[in-house]
Amino acid sequence: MTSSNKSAVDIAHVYRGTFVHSTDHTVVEILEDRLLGVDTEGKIAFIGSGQEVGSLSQKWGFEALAVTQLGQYEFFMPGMVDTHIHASQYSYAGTALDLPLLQWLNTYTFPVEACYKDLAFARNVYTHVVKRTLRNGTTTACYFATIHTDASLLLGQIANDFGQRALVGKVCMDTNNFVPHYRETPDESHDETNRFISEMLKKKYPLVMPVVTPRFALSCSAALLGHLGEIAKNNHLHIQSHISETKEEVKLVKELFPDYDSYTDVYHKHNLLTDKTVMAHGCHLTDEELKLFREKGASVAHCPNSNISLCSGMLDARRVLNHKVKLGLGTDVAGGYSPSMLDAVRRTLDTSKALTIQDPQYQTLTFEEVFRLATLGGSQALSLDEHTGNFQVGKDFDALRVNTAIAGGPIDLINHGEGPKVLFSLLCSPFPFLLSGDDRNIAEVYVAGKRVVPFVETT
Ligand SMILES: Nc1nc2[nH]cnc2c(=O)[nH]1
Ligand SMILES: [Zn+2]
Repeated sequence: MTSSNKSAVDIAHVYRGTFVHSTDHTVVEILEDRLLGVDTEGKIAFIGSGQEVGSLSQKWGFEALAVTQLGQYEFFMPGMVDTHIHASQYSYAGTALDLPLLQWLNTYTFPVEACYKDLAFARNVYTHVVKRTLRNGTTTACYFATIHTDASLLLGQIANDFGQRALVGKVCMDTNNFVPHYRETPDESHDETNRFISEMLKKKYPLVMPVVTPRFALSCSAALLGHLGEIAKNNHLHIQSHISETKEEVKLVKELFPDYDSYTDVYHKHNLLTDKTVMAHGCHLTDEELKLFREKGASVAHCPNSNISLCSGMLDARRVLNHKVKLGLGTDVAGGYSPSMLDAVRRTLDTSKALTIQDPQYQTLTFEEVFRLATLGGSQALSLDEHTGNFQVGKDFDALRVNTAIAGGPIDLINHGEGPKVLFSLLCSPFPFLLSGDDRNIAEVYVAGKRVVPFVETT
């Protein structure tokens, strides 16, 4: 930024205004009139008071005049983390939610996923899903692709090209009696997973990583689960799958794997339950299973839109938190009809309130807790919290510049005059955005310090 830099690191950008984030100790911290500096590597170099702009500019070697000043109704919040989304199902999001899970998979999902053999089709859908999620504030996404290695690699390339932080999984499944052309043999699945991982790692993408992805126990033989556990262990990789989404699924897993203590034990005995594992749903997990999650450091992706849309169940998020199991939020497109994490926030609150209606003693999740789940909680669930999740010095600057009062947007900021002052101060907080806002309020999105929204149009 200037040649008179006095610190060891070079500062690329400095922002002044309100920053809202969660920490390990505070569910939501609203930091007013702060100055945040981002270095040339995209990391947060410092956070100080806006009043100290003079001394900070000398210490860090930036021009005070080059500071980007946020407007009165603007704030930065951490980018949101979608811990579970099927990129391949984006093509039919918002349709076909009239069947329970297993019939839904056989009738709609597997036939659609089979289309990703066609790379042109894959490129089109994957470009749309990466752009749509980024525009809606998802700076980190944990994606399921399909069984097709080349199309899954393409998803990684597209996420990298648009600057999204992503875990990308080539789906593994060797059992499928309904759509037999959409499955692999255990050897194919093993070999193609190895090819997927080595090709992806060869690319050296800074923000995109492979994740070992057994679809779920009903789609995988014990032999395949064993292969995948081995691959994840040998390469220290992330793992994602589904667990205990519906009661019918739990019952079938019990029948298929009678020698295991539980559904969780099936994954555990195949080395698939680690501190880099994220399991979607978990609506019907027992306390014993949650204890095993906690012991292994595995996490749950709460996907409330999908759970309600497919009538799968209602996750008791409070119980998961009480077990000290890491918890993030997921859209689970297309079981969930919305690709927006703002929707996941709202459906999480709705589910918690529905549980409260059933039991008035229930400890409803607060706004603040759900904000944390969508940001820091998600980064912890994906074991990426060293890099992202909040505005801690040393982490990457993954952020949304939110303008609550954007012209033509969905929120009207109305002063109540003599009405309760607290209401107006709440209107200027992140909460109207979380509940009533949409992508029009997200003026800019940053991942690792780079502005990725608005998109740079290339013609
Ligand atoms: N919601 C959902 N659950 C699954 N369980 C196994 N596969 C899937 C899937 O694609 N979506
Ligand atoms: Zn899913």
